[in-house]
Amino acid sequence: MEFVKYQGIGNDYLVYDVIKNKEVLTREQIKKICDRNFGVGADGILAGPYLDEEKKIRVRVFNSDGSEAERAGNGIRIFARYLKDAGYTLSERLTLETAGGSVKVRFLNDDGSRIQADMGKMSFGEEKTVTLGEERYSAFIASIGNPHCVIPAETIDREKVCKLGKKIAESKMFKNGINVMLLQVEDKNNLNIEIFERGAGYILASGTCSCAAAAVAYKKGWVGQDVMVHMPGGKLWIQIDENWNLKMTGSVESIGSVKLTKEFKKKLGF
Ligand SMILES: N[C@H](CCC[C@H](N)C(=O)O)C(=O)O
Repeated sequence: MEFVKYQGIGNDYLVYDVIKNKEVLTREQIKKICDRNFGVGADGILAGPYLDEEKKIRVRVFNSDGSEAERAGNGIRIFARYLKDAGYTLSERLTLETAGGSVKVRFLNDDGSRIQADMGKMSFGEEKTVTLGEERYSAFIASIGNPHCVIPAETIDREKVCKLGKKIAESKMFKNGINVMLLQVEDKNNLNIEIFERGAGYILASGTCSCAAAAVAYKKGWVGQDVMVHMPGGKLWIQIDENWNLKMTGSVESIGSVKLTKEFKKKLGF
């Protein structure tokens, strides 16, 4: 059983090639594999390629707690890079199917280290209010296949986003859970975010969270349609068109292959 590890601006995933590996992974096994101390360690697992009757390529996105997400932005870019590296595709462009819809991907350079994903249309929910101690925050809900809670704040940091993220997760305000981020506007073209992801907790970067933050800031008139989103792991370039379709561009880097030992496979129950 083998995985290939990549990271997109510090958001790391294990690719599980379902054609080369026969075992089907359970939620519990995914959680154990993603554990950073007792397992391989990753923000999640990308399983595919699943080829459907129309030869479309599907990928399934799993968070490190084993839950399945409708889609991922860095995750999709990483999986496309894997398909290129593994020789499944020679083309500059491809379309990937996810539970949250299709994503068009384009390699911007020969080695596939810079990838653009056309993430589709952002939709918006109603504004909510969240509190943390004495502080009250407005929270803006946005979805691009998966749900996001964008909380603008003067100052943003890991501690605050983790406290808010945990409180929102425990409050059951959102029955399917939600990705939470703090948003700090730098200027008309630059945003900073800190992220507490559904199913993964605090992470260094997130593609879909970058899209949600940029779209909310644009809708509020705080930034233009061309935004650089800065995160602890790096930056993603987000472009928003007049129909709220978003493109995301950024780097993807390979790390290496990981072959599980018999001992760890036994621990997983294989
Ligand atoms: N945790 C997210 C999925 C991963 C999103 C992020 N890592 C990305 O690559 O965009 C969710 O449950 O909706």
